[in-house]
Amino acid sequence: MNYPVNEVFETIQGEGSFTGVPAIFVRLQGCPVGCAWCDTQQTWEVLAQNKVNQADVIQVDGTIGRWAEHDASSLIQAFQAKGYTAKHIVLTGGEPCMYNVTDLTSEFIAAGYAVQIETSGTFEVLCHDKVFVTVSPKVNMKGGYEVLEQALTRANEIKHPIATQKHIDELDDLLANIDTQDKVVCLQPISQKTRATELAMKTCIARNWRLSIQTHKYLDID
Ligand SMILES: C[S@@+](CC[C@H](N)C(=O)[O-])C[C@H]1O[C@@H](n2cnc3c(N)ncnc32)[C@H](O)[C@@H]1O
Ligand SMILES: Nc1nc2[nH]cc(C(=O)O)c2c(=O)[nH]1
Ligand code: SF4
Ligand SMILES: [Mg+2]
Repeated sequence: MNYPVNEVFETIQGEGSFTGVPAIFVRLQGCPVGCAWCDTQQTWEVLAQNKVNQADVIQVDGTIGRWAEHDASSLIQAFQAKGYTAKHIVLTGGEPCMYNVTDLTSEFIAAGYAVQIETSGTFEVLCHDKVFVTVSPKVNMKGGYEVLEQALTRANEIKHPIATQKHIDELDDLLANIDTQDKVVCLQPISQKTRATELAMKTCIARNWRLSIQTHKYLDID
């Protein structure tokens, strides 16, 4: 199956439980959710006029909304051609779960990679059972509560973006019906804001949750 890919690059995972792990990022094009503070607004629209060749999205800056069709084998070939050594693939976007990524994730796993998905919980998560799923819930956004509940139940990690106490209250409401015993719960300050970071730290200590900061932004790497 083909998927629209905005960019592929090798870096260090900057967020969540795998912070510090060398990773190959595959960023899919397309997201209908529309978070005001989104880091990757260039991925929202899949426009026919922005379609490019497969090579044009490999290890190039994807900060414009161009995309190319790739499947698992063309991606794995590209990783090998570029000499990537990371064994951890992060499938992000855009919103990767707009697409059924069972094919893609199964082939990556069959090729020996560990796979993580970054998703907003606004679409049902359809992927291989061994994928580590990070849900960064987008409350009151597209998808509705039933879909979000499926995504949160599947999640290995719940990484909530926060700026104010209201966002923490929303997370409390979401977690009321979810068994989080085997899940990592973390708070991620939005856009490195000082007040958000202080609130996240204070709340993580009080609740024994984890802090996720976007370390790649502090390091100024991709
Ligand atoms: C760009 S999103 C793509 C994957 C998916 N659409 C999602 O929202 O999870 C990847 C991660 O970045 C987070 N994120 C996006 N913009 C951010 C910002 N300005 N500050 C902090 N986190 C942000 C999202 O919440 C998510 O955890
Ligand atoms: N280094 C690095 N870590 C990340 N973790 C999640 C990212 C994302 O955009 O989904 C991201 C990203 O863009 N870069
Ligand atoms: S769901 Fe993810 S990609 Fe989509 S707008 Fe929100 S943060 Fe950006
Ligand atoms: Mg980035």
